[in-house]
Amino acid sequence: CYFPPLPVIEIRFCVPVCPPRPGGPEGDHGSSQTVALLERDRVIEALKQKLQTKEKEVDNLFQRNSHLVREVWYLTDVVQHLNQKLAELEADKQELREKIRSLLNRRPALAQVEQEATSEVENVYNKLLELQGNIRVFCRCRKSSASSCLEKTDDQEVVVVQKGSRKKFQFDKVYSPSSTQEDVFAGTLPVITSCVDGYNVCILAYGQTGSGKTYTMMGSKENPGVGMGTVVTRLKSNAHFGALFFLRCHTLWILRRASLDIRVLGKSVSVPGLTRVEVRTEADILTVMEMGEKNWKIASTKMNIQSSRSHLVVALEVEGSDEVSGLTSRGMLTLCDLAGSERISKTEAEGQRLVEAAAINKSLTALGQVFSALKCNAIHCCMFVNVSPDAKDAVETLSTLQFGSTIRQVALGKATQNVAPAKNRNTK
Ligand SMILES: Nc1ncnc2c1ncn2[C@@H]1O[C@H](COP(=O)(O)OP(=O)(O)OP(=O)(O)O)[C@@H](O)[C@H]1O
Repeated sequence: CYFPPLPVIEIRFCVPVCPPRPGGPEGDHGSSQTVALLERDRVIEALKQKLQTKEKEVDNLFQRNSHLVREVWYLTDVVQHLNQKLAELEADKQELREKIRSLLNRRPALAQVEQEATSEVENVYNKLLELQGNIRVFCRCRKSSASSCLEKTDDQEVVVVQKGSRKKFQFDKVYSPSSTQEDVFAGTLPVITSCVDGYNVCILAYGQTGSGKTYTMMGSKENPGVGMGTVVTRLKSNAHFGALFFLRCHTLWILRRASLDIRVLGKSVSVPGLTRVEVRTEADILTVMEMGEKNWKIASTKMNIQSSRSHLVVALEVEGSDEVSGLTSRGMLTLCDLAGSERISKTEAEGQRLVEAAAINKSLTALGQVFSALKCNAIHCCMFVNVSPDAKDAVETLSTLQFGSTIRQVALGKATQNVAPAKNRNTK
C-alpha cells in the first residue's frame, strides 16, 4: 500500500490583548475591555472559519490522494500485465525464428522430396497412359437440329441406328453434341501433358466434311479447340517444370500428293511445304497461326481448293527444363486436321475434285495402314473421330466409327521419354 505523507497544517491563534491605559477612568477602562473582547471574538470567529476551510481542503486532498492511490494500483497492474505479454511475445518470436531457420536449412531436402514425389506421380501417370494404350480414340458428335441416327448409351459407347439395325461402337470417350470445347480439352489434357515430360504426342481429327474436325482442333476465338493457342496457354499453366520453352513451330498443308509451300512471317522455306519458325513467346505462336491461316486462305483461294481437300499438320517442339533435377526433356506436339473422309460417290466429285478425293482416300487408307503397322516407341496418340448425327449421314458416320474402332485395336509399343541432362541454354 502506498500512502503519501499527509500535509501538516499549522494554525496559530493570535489574540490581541489591550493593556489598561495608565491613569484612565474606570468606565473607559471597562468599555475598552469590552471592545477588546469583541475584537477577540471576531478574530476567533474568523480563525474558526479559516480552520473550517482548511479542514475542507484537507478532506479534498485526502479524497484526491486515495483516488490517485487507486489509479497507481491499477496502472501498476496494467504495466505488470503488459510486461508479461511482452515476455510471451519475445518467447514466440524466438521460437518462430528457430522454426524459420530450421525450415530454411531443410528447404533443399524438402525440394528434393517434392521433386521425387512429382517424378513418381509422373511415372505412375505415364505408366497409366501406357497401360491404357498409347492410342486413345475419342468420338465426338457434332451438334445438329436434324433427326439423329446416334444414341450415346454411356461415356464410352455410341450406337448407330440405321434402318432398324443398331450397331454399337466403343471408344475411350464419347462426346455428345452437348459437350463443350472445355470437356474435350479436359479429355486430351493427359496426353498433351505428357509432351512436357518428353514424349512425342500426336492429336488427329478424322471424319467427313463438316463433321467438326476443324472446330475440335482449332475452334474459334470464342470457343478455342484443342488448338495451338489453347494448348500453348494450358501447357504453360499445367507445366510442373521450372521452365517451358516452345522451340519451333512447323506448319504443313498436304494437298493431293504434294505438300503446299505456305510462307509464314514472310520467311522462305528451306524444305518445300515446310515452314520452320523459331518461336520465342506464346504471342509468336499465335502470330504464326494467324499468319499461316491467312496465307493458307490466300493460297487456297488462288488454287480454288477447300480446307476439306487438304490435310493440315501443325507441329510444335516443346522443351521443358527441371531446375531441381537439372533434366531437360523435349517433346513434339503434332496436331493434324485431316481432309474430309467422305466417299467419292457421296460428294459426286468429278474432274480435279475426283483426283483430290482419290488422293485423300488413298492417304487416309495409308494412315490406317500406318497405325496398324506402327511399332513406333516414342509417341502418345490421341485421335478424334468426328461424326455427324444427321440421319442422312448415317453411312459416313458408320464408316468413320468403323475406322476409329479399327485404330483403337492398335496398341503402339511402349512410348519412350526424350530426357537429357540440362545444358547451358545460351549455347543452344
Ligand atoms: N460440336 C460443335 N458445336 C458447335 N458447332 C459445331 C460443332 N462441330 C462443328 N460445328 C460447326 O459446324 C461447322 C462445320 O465444322 P468444321 O468446319 O469444324 O467441320 P470439318 O470437319 O472441319 O469440315 P471440313 O472437312 O470441310 O474442313 C462449322 O461451322 C462449325 O463451327
